[in-house]
Amino acid sequence: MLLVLIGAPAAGKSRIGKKLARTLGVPFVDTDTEIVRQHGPISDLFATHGEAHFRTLERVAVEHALTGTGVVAFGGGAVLDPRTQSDIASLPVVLLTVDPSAVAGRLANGKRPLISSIESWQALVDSRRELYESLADFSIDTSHRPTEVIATEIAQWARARRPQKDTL
Ligand SMILES: Nc1ncnc2c1ncn2[C@@H]1O[C@H](COP(=O)(O)OP(=O)(O)OP(=O)(O)O)[C@@H](O)[C@H]1O
Ligand SMILES: O=C(O)C1=C[C@@H](O)[C@@H](O)[C@H](O)C1
Ligand SMILES: [Mg+2]
Repeated sequence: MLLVLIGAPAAGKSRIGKKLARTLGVPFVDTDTEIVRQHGPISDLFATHGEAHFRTLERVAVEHALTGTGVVAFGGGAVLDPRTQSDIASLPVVLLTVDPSAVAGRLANGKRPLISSIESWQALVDSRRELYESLADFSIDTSHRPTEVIATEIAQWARARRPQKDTL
């Protein structure tokens, strides 16, 4: 099985993805984590080599993750690459959303080079909303509910659709 989590920075892809994989009893891969493991902190990559270089590394991480099985959490901008859009077209794709009111407290760690304020987060999300929605088979809001409940609901959706596609 292969299921992909997409969505805005701080929507909860990494945290909920880990729980979802545990619930389904499958492996979990986070493309940001893989990039950091191989190349160092994302903020350093942006500062030293620029965003285009980061996107090249991200595309490699995405391609590799999609050769495996389980739950794959993408970085927030991974779906900007048309090759990635095409790669996930036939896979179950879950969009995590979050309200601006809930995201403020989640942006605290300062590790997101494209996000300097809630306004920059909002602008980035607005510019991507249509793309995120066009790629998703299922969408779930993470703003005000425990991650366990959200992971359980995604797992139920994934199990229910299993007969329709060969993955999951
Ligand atoms: N449902 C939730 N309720 C409360 N806090 C949450 C929830 N989901 C995620 N968080 C918190 O929000 C922060 C961001 O979550 P996470 O890192 O999983 O987001 P992300 O979508 O992976 O972001 P990025 O695109 O930057 O990797 C974390 O501190 C996480 O613990
Ligand atoms: O939304 C984005 O473009 C990003 C989100 C993060 O997950 C990281 O992949 C990086 O900070 C870029
Ligand atoms: Mg993440």
